[in-house]
Amino acid sequence: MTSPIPIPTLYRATYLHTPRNPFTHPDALDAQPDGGLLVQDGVIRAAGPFADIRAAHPDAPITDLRGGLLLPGFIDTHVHYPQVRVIGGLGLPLLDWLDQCALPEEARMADLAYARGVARDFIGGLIGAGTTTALVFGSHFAGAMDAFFEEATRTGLRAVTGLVVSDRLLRDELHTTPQRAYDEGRALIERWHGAGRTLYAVTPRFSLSASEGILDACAALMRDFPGVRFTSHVNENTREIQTVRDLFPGARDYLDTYERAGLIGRHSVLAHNVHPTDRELSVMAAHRCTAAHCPCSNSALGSGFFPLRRHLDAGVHVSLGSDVGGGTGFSLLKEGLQAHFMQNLMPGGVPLSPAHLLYLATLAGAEALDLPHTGSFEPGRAFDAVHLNPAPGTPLDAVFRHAASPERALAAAFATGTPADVARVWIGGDTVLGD
Ligand SMILES: O=c1[nH]c(=O)c2nc[nH]c2[nH]1
Ligand SMILES: [Zn+2]
Repeated sequence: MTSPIPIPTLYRATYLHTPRNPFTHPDALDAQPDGGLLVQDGVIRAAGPFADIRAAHPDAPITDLRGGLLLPGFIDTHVHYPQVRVIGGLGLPLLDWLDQCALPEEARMADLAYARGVARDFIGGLIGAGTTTALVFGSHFAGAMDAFFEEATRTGLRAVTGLVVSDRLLRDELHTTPQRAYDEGRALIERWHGAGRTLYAVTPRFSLSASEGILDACAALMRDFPGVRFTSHVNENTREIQTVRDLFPGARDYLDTYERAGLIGRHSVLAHNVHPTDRELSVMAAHRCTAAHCPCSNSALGSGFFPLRRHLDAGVHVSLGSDVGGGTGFSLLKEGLQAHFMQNLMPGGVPLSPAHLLYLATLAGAEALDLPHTGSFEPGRAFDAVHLNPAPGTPLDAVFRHAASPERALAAAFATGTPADVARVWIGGDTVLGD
C-alpha cells in the first residue's frame, strides 16, 4: 500500500530570510512584504510573492499569518542546558561565576529527577524564544544527557549536544576519567546521534578543566564516529587564558591545546574567542571551524569585546549563541541587539545591519553545524520558522503596523522583540509552540 501524498499548506506572511551571507553578499536579505511559502511534508517546496505561489498552487489551503513577521527559526550555537535555573548571576568574572553560580547547580544534575525538570525548563525556554535548532552544552552526567535527548525528542527540537567532560579543577563530582569519558560518550552516540532530530557533540568543558588524556579520549570519539560535532570554549577571559597557558606549557596558544589533540575541523564550534591571536584566527579559518559569539554573556561576565572585524578579515566563520546561563536569556533577538551595540561601541567595530543580525541568528548557525536543510526559507529546506506577532497595544505592534518596509520591522524586532512576541514556532513543519 502506498501512503497518501501529504496535503501542502500555503503560509501567507510578511517574511524575511537571508539565503546568502550578508558579510560577503550585499543583497543577501530576501524580504517579502506579502510572501507565500508552500510547505509539504515539513519541507518548503516553493517560496516567493504570495500571488505567484498562489497562482501555481490554487488549491492549497492557506494559513494566514499577516500582521506579524515570519522568520526562519533561530539557531543558537552555544547554550548550557544545566544553567537555565541560574540565569542572572550578575557581577562576577568567568572563573568566580563558575565557582559560585554555575558549578554548584551543575552538580545537582546527578539527580535524574532534577535533571528531567531542568531539561523541560531549558527546552521550553529555547522554543519559547523562537529557537528551533541549538548546539547545546550538556551536563557532566550521562543520565542527565539521556533525559535531555528524551525531552528534545518529545518536543521535536533540533539539538546537537553531548556529555560534558572534565578531569580537573572543577569539583570532584564533575570529574571523570578518559576511559569513562570515552565509554559514556560512545554509548550516548550509539543511542542518540542521528536519531530523529538529534546529533551528538563531543564536549570537553574547556582546556582549563581537561587533561591531555581527556582531550585524547574526545579525539578518539571523533575518529571512531565521523559526523559527530565538536564544541568547547576558547579565549573567553584573560585569567582563564593565562591559566591554560600555565597548564599547557608546550602549546602555542589556547587553540593549540585542542588542535594538537586533533579536535579542530569543519565540525568544531568554539564559544567566545574574545581574545584570539592572529595565529589562532588563521588556523580556525583554515579548518573552517566556527566562533560562536555570545555578546550578552561577554557583557554580563565582563569578558570583553568580540573582535568581529578580525574574525571576518581572517575568514573565520561566526555564529551566535545565548550562552545561558552566563548569558541573560534565550532570545537571539536580544543577542543580535547586544552584538549590534558592542560593535557600535568598540573601536573598529563592524556596523551590523538587520540583515547581518538575521543571518547571525539563523543561516550562520546552520552553516556552523553543517545542517544545510535549515537556516533559511529556500525551497528544499525544512520549514523551521518563528512567527513574531506582538500583542496589540505594544510598542513593537505599533512599529510593525507603521513600518516603512519589512527591513525596518525586522530592525524593530531585534531592538525590542522578546519571547513574549513569539506567537508560533514550527520545526520540520510541526507546530511546537502556539496554534
Ligand atoms: O561562559 C562560560 N560558561 C561556562 O559554563 C563555561 N565553562 C567553561 N568556560 C565557560 N564559559
Ligand atoms: Zn559557555
